[in-house]
Amino acid sequence: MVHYVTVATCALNQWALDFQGNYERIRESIVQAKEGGARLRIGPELEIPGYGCQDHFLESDTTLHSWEVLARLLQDRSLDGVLIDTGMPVLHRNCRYNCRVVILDGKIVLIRPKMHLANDGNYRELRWFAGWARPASVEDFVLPRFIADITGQREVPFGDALINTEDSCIGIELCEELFTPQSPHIAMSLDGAEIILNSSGSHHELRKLRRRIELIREATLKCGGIYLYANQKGCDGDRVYYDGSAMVLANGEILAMGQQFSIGDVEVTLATVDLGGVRAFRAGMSSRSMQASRSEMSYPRVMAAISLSAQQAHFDFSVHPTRPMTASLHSPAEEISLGPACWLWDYLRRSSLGGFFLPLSGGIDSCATAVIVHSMCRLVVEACQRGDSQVLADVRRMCGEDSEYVPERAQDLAARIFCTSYMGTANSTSETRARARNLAAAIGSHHIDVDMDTVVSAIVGLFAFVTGQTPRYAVHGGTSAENLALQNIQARLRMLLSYLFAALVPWAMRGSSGKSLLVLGSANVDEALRGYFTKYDCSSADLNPIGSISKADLRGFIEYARDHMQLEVLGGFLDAVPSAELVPFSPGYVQSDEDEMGMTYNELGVYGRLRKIKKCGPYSMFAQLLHVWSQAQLTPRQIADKVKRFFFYYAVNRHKMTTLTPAYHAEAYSPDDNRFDLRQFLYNARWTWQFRQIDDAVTRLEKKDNIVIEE
Ligand SMILES: Nc1ncnc2c1ncn2[C@@H]1O[C@H](COP(=O)(O)OP(=O)(O)OC[C@H]2O[C@@H]([n+]3cccc(C(=O)O)c3)[C@H](O)[C@@H]2O)[C@@H](O)[C@H]1O
Ligand SMILES: Nc1ncnc2c1ncn2[C@@H]1O[C@H](COP(=O)(O)OP(=O)(O)OP(=O)(O)O)[C@@H](O)[C@H]1O
Ligand SMILES: NC(=O)CC[C@H](N)C(=O)O
Repeated sequence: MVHYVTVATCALNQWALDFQGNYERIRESIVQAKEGGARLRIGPELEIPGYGCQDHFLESDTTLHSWEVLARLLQDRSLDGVLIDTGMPVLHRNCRYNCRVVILDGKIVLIRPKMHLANDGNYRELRWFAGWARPASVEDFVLPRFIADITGQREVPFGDALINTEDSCIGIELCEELFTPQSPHIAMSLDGAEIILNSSGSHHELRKLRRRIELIREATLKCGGIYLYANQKGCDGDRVYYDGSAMVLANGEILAMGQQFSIGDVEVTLATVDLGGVRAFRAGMSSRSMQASRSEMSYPRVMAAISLSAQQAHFDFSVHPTRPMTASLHSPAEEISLGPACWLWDYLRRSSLGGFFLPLSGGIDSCATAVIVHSMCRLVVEACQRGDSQVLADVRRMCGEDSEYVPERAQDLAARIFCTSYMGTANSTSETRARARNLAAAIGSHHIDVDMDTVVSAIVGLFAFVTGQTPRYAVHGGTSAENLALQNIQARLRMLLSYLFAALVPWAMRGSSGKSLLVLGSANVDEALRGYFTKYDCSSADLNPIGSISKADLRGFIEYARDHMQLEVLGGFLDAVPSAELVPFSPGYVQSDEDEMGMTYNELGVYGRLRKIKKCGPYSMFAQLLHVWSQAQLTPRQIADKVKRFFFYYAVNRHKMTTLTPAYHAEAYSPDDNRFDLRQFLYNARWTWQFRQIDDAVTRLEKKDNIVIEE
């Protein structure tokens, strides 16, 4: 017997602590859900204060204001007729919990605290919340008086319960609970929950969406049932980007899926699902029925006086079930073009500044950053052309334009909000200068081509005047200290000039209406790991969209952009040898990144993954690479030398991570010191003990002793 129910799941662009904006987006999503015929609406995890409040969760204000927003939702009679699942922190018996609050027609049905908290990578939930440790049990929660006055309830159930509606049964699991081995949906579905709600605060990482889909598909294939996944979207004030992708699955099939990357504020994904299909699927699986009948987990049930399906005496042919679909997932190159672009847009509009300034070198890194800004302009123009009122309002405010202005092309918008600058010295080449100019012309940025030798000579001249010593480059007979200092002053002065230009170019062009720009930096993840950049140059921009993306992935992205964004000019960047162009030209010597680093970008990618993802120190990295690289005809000694060289440079340069430009988090091997990769920044770079173990192993391998290396 078919039994159709329309459900809504949301991706909302919440902003930590923006209670007013968050409330408006939540309300708008409920209105849209209702208009779409849904009687059940779920929103993202902690959607009332925003997921990323971090230590603000420790402040009682955050909980208080969350109750105040909930009060508004409870008082709003226009929201009646929808079972609303929203999220906020709740203090119960002096413990703070990360909760779902389920409300219906101005009353609270259930408060469900999160049980299994997310606490690795960027997540720190245990710092702010307790995990609810009583599965399948509820307690009375005494409501704050101003809420009790609105709902007429004094106490409401708090804990792990199922919700009975008039026609179905709903279970709730929160984000990380799906990722755990004993996910609550298993026991809940065995106990009869037909619809599982999952509200998430899950940020983007390249290729991560596949994992979410696999987990939900697996869950509903094994257990049967309907699964609603909601997620936050956008930049809520930090380095991560929440990548939406709200979805509805039933019995292992995807029925509906929202966008992973988009710049709108409110996205509601609707699906009409068949409860009858769930019952048939489950009852047809004998092994599941046997497990269900023996299941010892019996959940308390709370009643929500609503029928999710229309109460029809007869079958209604006008209701159409949502057909299964195939998810079309972005390639990593597309993810790079879209995720950081959306993040930059949110950050820019929320910062109230006028655009971006980028030092554009003609090399691949700053090129990738420029193309990401171009991608952002394309997304913004598309949204404007679609008539997205929020995006139009943001664009007009940012550009100082009137209410008629609608950008026609990405290049038109870039001309107003994106300034690039080639800052040449005597060491620059005409090739890089031309590449920068051509790229700027293709993407439409306002481009400034300057030479800054006078500034460099002024500073070096001052040093010579004070000390009586004039430093020389190595090719002119200088020491390596002189050589480095002369390079670093060029790099640092670029950053200094960038801040000056970012502050004043808009003023010079448009007078008092010109708002200053945010400075973009472009060090990639491999350079950061190796420390191959100048402290307080690339480390010190306002934002870095490519800071956790590897050189190899950036090249893939540039190839993709060349082919899909009609940017033929990018071919020249792919062919060029990466070079810093900080030393004078000398016959027979070309300054090349990989030569100077003593390792290739590909090798750095390998080290980065082993260090962070596989949790390898020097010894276990050596042991793992023995298996991999011996097939590439490298001897144990060569492998040992490579590993030791990497760990030496990593160690001496780790201090640079403390000042790293805040970067978009894209990869699980990011070395970002501030949030993701917590390590000391003063190391003994000799690694005496560790390297000795490696050397001993090499000696034994060379003697062909039958040794066992503990990995
Ligand atoms: N343990 C420690 N704890 C805290 N701070 C420490 C420190 N050791 C040095 N420092 C500080 O760090 C400074 C050294 O770092 P830094 O000034 O970056 O200088 P440094 O790392 O010596 O040189 C910059 C590196 O970046 C390379 N590079 C390549 C390509 C492009 C660019 C570019 O910029 O475009 C740069 C360049 O070839 C060189 O290898 C020291 O002078 C000292 O102030
Ligand atoms: N001539 C230049 N003009 C403007 N900015 C520059 C110039 N040279 C370097 N920069 C800035 O300094 C950053 C670091 O330089 P670096 O040489 O490491 O990177 P890149 O030139 O972008 O790429 P690649 O590493 O492929 O050469 C650049 O990304 C760019 O933002
Ligand atoms: N907020 C959460 O619980 C998120 C944790 C989960 N592992 C994710 O990355 O999606």
